[in-house]
Amino acid sequence: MSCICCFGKPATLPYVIPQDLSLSLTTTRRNRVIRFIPYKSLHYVRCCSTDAFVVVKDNKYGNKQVVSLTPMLYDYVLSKVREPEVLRELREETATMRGSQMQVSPDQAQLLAMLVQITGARKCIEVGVYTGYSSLAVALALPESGCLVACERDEKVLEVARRYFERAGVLHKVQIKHGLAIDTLNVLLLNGEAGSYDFAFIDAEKKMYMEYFELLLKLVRVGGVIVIDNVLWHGKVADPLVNDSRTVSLRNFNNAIFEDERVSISLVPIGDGMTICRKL
Ligand SMILES: C[S@@+](CC[C@H](N)C(=O)[O-])C[C@H]1O[C@@H](n2cnc3c(N)ncnc32)[C@H](O)[C@@H]1O
Repeated sequence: MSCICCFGKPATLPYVIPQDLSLSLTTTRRNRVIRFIPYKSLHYVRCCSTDAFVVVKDNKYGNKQVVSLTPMLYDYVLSKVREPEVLRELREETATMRGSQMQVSPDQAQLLAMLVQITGARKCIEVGVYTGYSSLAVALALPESGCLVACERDEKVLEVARRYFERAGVLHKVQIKHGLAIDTLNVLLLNGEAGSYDFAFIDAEKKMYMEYFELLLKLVRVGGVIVIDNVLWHGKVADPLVNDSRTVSLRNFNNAIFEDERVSISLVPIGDGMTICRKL
């Protein structure tokens, strides 16, 4: 069975273990450091042979079961992803490149494609293309007449993306915009394209998320969807002891979106965390 490390972004979130159990559990798990965060209202049990911790009783929110993804369970999830051949080839080529951990995971790409299909999207925008894995997943899901505006500042990675758009037969659906994403989004607005997009995906500079979001909210129609990646930021957003600038930016962004009455929201713990927003 293949290892999760082969699939890019981290699959597991930090384990949360009650303080009174921490001593007996600190030495578990093969060569991996587990950070224990005291959280007294939660009670956990270990799931038979799977290593997944399951919340069995939660004084604050009521009884429920929430499974943490383990490598074994994530392998299982990936075994149920229908990844098109051309996406698999792109993922494998990108795996040898610098920054390959930035690529969305196959299960995330499948969710993006599903959202494009559910919303019947025809006009999409992606902010942060890299070698094109998520863009290609979106372009493949679009109808023949559909269009994806793909914003990326790095010309070198765009060469790979363009090659795969061509190989997949979707290059005619993709408008590649080389440059700073903010500039591209402002030009689209100046061109009178406000309210004309159905779907947007944000996956570029984390400190700029609020600016991207504000511009995309203007570009997307009512009922349109904006998806934002990395909202859990390797679990750091939940840890009050972590206060580096990117973590703080993402935490502030998450707080702002939570309060934002212009959108309905759902934070999905897939990959590094994705928030799905629907413009009201
Ligand atoms: C996380 S990666 C995108 C990964 C991509 N969604 C995928 O699944 O392969 C972020 C990308 O955003 C690009 N980027 C960062 N800041 C940018 C900006 N201000 N304007 C345009 N692109 C930017 C980076 O060059 C990088 O390729």
